[in-house]
Amino acid sequence: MATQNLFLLPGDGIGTEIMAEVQKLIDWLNANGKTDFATDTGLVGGCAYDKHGAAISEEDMAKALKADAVIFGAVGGPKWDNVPYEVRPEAGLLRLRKDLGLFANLRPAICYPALADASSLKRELVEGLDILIVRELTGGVYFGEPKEITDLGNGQKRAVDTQVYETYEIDRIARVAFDLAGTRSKKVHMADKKNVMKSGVLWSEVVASVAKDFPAIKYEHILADNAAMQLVRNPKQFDVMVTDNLFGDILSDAAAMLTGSLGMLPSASLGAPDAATGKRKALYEPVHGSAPDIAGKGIANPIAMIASFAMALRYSFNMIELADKLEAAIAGVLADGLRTGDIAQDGKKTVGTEEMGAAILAKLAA
Ligand SMILES: NC(=O)c1ccc[n+]([C@@H]2O[C@H](COP(=O)([O-])OP(=O)(O)OC[C@H]3O[C@@H](n4cnc5c(N)ncnc54)[C@H](O)[C@@H]3O)[C@@H](O)[C@H]2O)c1
Ligand SMILES: CC(C)[C@H](C(=O)O)[C@@H](O)C(=O)O
Ligand SMILES: [Mg+2]
Repeated sequence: MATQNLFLLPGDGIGTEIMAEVQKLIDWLNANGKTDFATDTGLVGGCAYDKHGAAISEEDMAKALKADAVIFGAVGGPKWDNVPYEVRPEAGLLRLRKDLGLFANLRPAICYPALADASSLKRELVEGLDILIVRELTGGVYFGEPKEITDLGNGQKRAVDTQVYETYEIDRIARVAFDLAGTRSKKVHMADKKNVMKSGVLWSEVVASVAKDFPAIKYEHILADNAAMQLVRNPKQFDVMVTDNLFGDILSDAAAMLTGSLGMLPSASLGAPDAATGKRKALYEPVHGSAPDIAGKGIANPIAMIASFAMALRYSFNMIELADKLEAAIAGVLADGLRTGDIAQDGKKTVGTEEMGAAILAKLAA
């Protein structure tokens, strides 16, 4: 078995607590001959700023670029609210996405059967829910220039963020969505605001043209505000939803609550396959943040992090059987009634991060 290099970036807040559970899984998989992962750990976010004055050091960026996959926890927190914008914790994550070329962000929102009653919606609306949000991750208003605040000198300031998309960026993310829809229930929605945004007009044109190359897939355009409403009204009408960087960020947090908690949603951020080797750069992270309100208490739900690691097994290492088993282990502990506080139903006993991680590992090992 060839050694695969994982670069772990736990980050801040609950990032370190949930990454510890992934580290235990990696140690067990290696010790039992299931994988041969070599791991290295770096700093990103506020902890990197405290040590290096930057949201990620050049040395750790180089390690991320070289790794077979990056496993990322979460960054940010009130401690760094007043650091300069360029070196705020989130800048480390954005730089990783941009410099690794991770344009395709897959955010599956799956409602595990045992959690249908933990959802923000009624059981019948979410039972069996399986939506895949495909978020464009390296373009749009996150990166467009100019991006600035100027002093107008009359006690007023002017802030500008710029939404920029070029045809190739929309085309390639749309193809990822249609390809994935081909392996699922063959339906793609694309959400934009073509009624007010020029970039939306281009998204509509390009995605409709890509759709013609996939005649077996049903394609529908939807305005992003309506998509948000439909997600909480009748989520099961969606299968794959492709959208831009900002709408994808917002719609995926909304989708998370359909599954029970933000602590349930994993993600994979993928680059284009290398022309020579076919390998993609990749980073795997939960959709949630550093959860400062519960950090340090040992009560964070590690499932989004562990399920992100399962996505790494699936997408970076083609270990499909192991990924399936790990996801089944998550479903299994939930079916057994184990709950962290965020997914607890009335009156049920809750467990902490370590206990949940250990139970998932025990199920995997059984
Ligand atoms: N990928 C990332 O690193 C990432 C993502 C989102 C937000 N952030 C950053 O995190 C910081 C806090 O942001 P926020 O509070 O808006 O969002 P958040 O996702 O950290 O937390 C939102 C709410 O969800 C809860 N929550 C989140 N993850 C949970 C888990 N695993 N288990 C149990 N409960 C969980 C939190 O306790 C909180 O009440 C900010 O600095 C933000 O920029 C980072
Ligand atoms: C932390 C922040 C930069 C990030 C984003 O906005 O993309 C987060 O909210 C996410 O969903 O990954
Ligand atoms: Mg977000």
